[in-house]
Formats: sequence, structure tokens, C-alpha cells
Amino acid sequence: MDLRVSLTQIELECMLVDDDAEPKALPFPLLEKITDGFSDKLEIGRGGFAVVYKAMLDNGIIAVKRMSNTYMYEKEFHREVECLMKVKHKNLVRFLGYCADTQGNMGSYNGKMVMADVQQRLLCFEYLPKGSLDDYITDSFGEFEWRK
Ligand SMILES: Nc1ncnc2c1ncn2[C@@H]1O[C@H](COP(=O)(O)OP(=O)(O)OP(=O)(O)O)[C@@H](O)[C@H]1O
Repeated sequence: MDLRVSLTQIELECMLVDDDAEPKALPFPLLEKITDGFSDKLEIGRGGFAVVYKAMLDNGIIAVKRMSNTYMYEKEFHREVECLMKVKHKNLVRFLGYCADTQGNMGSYNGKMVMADVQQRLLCFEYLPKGSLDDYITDSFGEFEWRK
């Protein structure tokens, strides 16, 4: 079993072209780098609990989903990673890996210096370039005639 907890950009690029590669733990600084510091310019969408960014690799693009309110949804995040690690299907977006970093940051709180944990929780997927399915079934792409 591979016990390393992080991998490099080159290893991530190799994973992208190897369909058999298993999802991996990804280091936060790598995800920060390939999203240009989670740049607004690379934002591709937002869900209820996360912002999704395009991330540029030398051999392709991936989608990085950065969760907000990480403390509130810690259990859900664990469950989601656990499920995503188990599923693999041609009709499902490929899960590439996750990041669950916590770093202690010293700062002032009520006049005292305290150490606060800053959590980062992210999920990485293959990038789907054609937008949301929702757009195809609801707007100008043409409405379907639903059978009753
Ligand atoms: N792998 C991806 N490739 C390309 N775009 C993506 C990808 N994943 C998400 N997006 C874009 O980001 C938007 C938000 O994604 P997210 O998964 O957070 O949304 P959601 O499923 O609508 O939200 P929630 O998780 O709250 O139900 C999507 O509507 C889509 O436009």
C-alpha cells in the first residue's frame, strides 16, 4: 500500500492520463498553485457548499472543488470522499483525489495570541468542458418533450 500523503504536479499529470490510477491525497500548496491561488478568473461554478475552479496542468485541465464551512460539514466531507473512492464508472465524472489539510495559524483574539486551526477541504475531478447538464435540459439548447 502506498502510504505517501501527497504527490507532485508531475505525478498528478501522470494520473490524469492513466485511467487506472486510484484517487490520491493531494497537497494544498499544489492545488493552490494550479488554480493560480483560487483565482476568480478560474472559477467555473458554485454549489451549495463549494466553489469549483479550473486548474491548469501541463497536459490538461482538472476541476478543483473547494468546500466552504469546513467545520460544519466535516462528517459529510469524509463520507463523500469515502464514497467517491469506491465508485468508478464511465458515466460518472472521474474522481482524482482529495485534500484534507489543517494548519495552525497564530493570531490575536480578544487581546490574546491564540493558535487557530485553518482547515482546507477540497475534491478534485476530471474537468468536463461542456458545462452543466442543467443548461442543456432547461434553456436555449432546446426543451425536451417529457413523456407522461
Ligand atoms: N468536474 C467538473 N467539470 C466542470 N465543471 C464542473 C465540474 N464540477 C462542477 N462543475 C461546475 O461547478 C458547478 C458547481 O458544482 P457543484 O458540484 O458544487 O454543484 P452542485 O452539484 O450543483 O452543488 P451541490 O454539491 O451543492 O449539490 C456545476 O454546476 C458545474 O457548472
